[in-house]
Amino acid sequence: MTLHLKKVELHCHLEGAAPPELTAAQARKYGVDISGELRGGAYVWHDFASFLECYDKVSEVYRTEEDYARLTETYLDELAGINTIYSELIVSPDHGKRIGLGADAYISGICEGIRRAREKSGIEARLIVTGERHFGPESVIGAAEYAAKAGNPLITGFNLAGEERMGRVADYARAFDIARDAGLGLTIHAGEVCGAFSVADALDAVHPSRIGHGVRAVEDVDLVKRLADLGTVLEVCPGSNIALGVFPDFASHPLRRLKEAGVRVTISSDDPPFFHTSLAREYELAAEAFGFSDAEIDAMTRTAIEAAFVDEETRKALLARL
Ligand SMILES: Nc1ncnc2[nH]cnc12
Ligand SMILES: [Zn+2]
Repeated sequence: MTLHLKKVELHCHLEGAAPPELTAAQARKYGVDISGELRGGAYVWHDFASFLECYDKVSEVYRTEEDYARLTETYLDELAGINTIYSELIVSPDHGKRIGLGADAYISGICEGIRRAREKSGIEARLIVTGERHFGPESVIGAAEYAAKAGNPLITGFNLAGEERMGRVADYARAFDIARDAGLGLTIHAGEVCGAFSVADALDAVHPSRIGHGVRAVEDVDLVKRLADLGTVLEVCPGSNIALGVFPDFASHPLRRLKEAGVRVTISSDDPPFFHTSLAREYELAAEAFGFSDAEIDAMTRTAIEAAFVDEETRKALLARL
C-alpha cells in the first residue's frame, strides 16, 4: 500500500485529468454531442493520434472561467486526498483561445481552482504552459510569448506536447529561447511516441532540465548515460505508456532499468482517466509492478521536488513536508 506515502506530480495535463462524469455534465450543459469521445463512462480513442483528437474535443466542453476553476479544484482535491503535497499542471492557453474564452480568463479560472484547493488542503500547485506541436510552430511561439509576458507567479514552466511525430524539436527552439529568457523552467515531451533520437534532439536543441516521458531513451545506451551524466529528470508515466502501447506490459517497461542506470526518474499520471489510471495507481504500480520499496518511492518523490519549477523557499518547505 502506498496511500500513506507523500506524493508529488510533475506531469499531468489539466484537461487530461477531466473526470468523465464532469465532462458528461459539461457536454449536457452546453448541448454538445460527446458520444463519439465518451461512452459508458470512458473516453474513447484507439491510438495516439485519436487520443489527441479525443483530448481536444473533450477540452471544448470546458468553456468558462468557472468551468476551469471547478476542473482544477476537482483534480487537486483528488490529489490532496491521496497525500499529494505538490502538483504541476500542464495547461494550454491555446485551448482557452480556441473555445473563445481567451488565454487570460482560462489561466485566471485555473488559478482560482488552485486557490480554492490550497485553502482546503494546503496542496501547492504551479502551471506549466505548453505549446502543442500539432497546432504548429507559430502557435507554440505564441504560447511561449504568453507564458513569458503573463507575469503570473503560478506560471513557472514551459513545455511542448502534442503530436511528437510532427516536425523536429529544432523547429520549436525559438519558443524555448523565449521561455528560458523569461526564467521559466523547461521540459519537453520526447521519447514517448518517437524513439531515442527524439530525446537526443530535445537535449541538443533545448537543454531542458526535465523531459516528459523520455522512456524510449532506453533504446540507446549512450543516450541513457548522457541523461544520467546530465542529471536530466524524466517525468515517467508508466500507465500512460502501457495504455498507448509504447511498451506491451509493465514487465517490459524501462522505469527500473533507467533508474538503475543512474537516470533521475519521477512518477506521474499524464492524462489519468484517458489512460484508466490515477496518481494513486501510479504509486501503487511503482510498488507492485516495479517492486520499489517505500524508501525508493520516497527518493523518487524527493527527486520530483528537487526538479520542481518552484522558488527555493517553496522547495525547502516541500522537502520539509516530505
Ligand atoms: N501523453 C501526451 N503526449 C503528448 N501530448 C499530450 N497531450 C496530452 N497528453 C499528451
Ligand atoms: Zn504528457
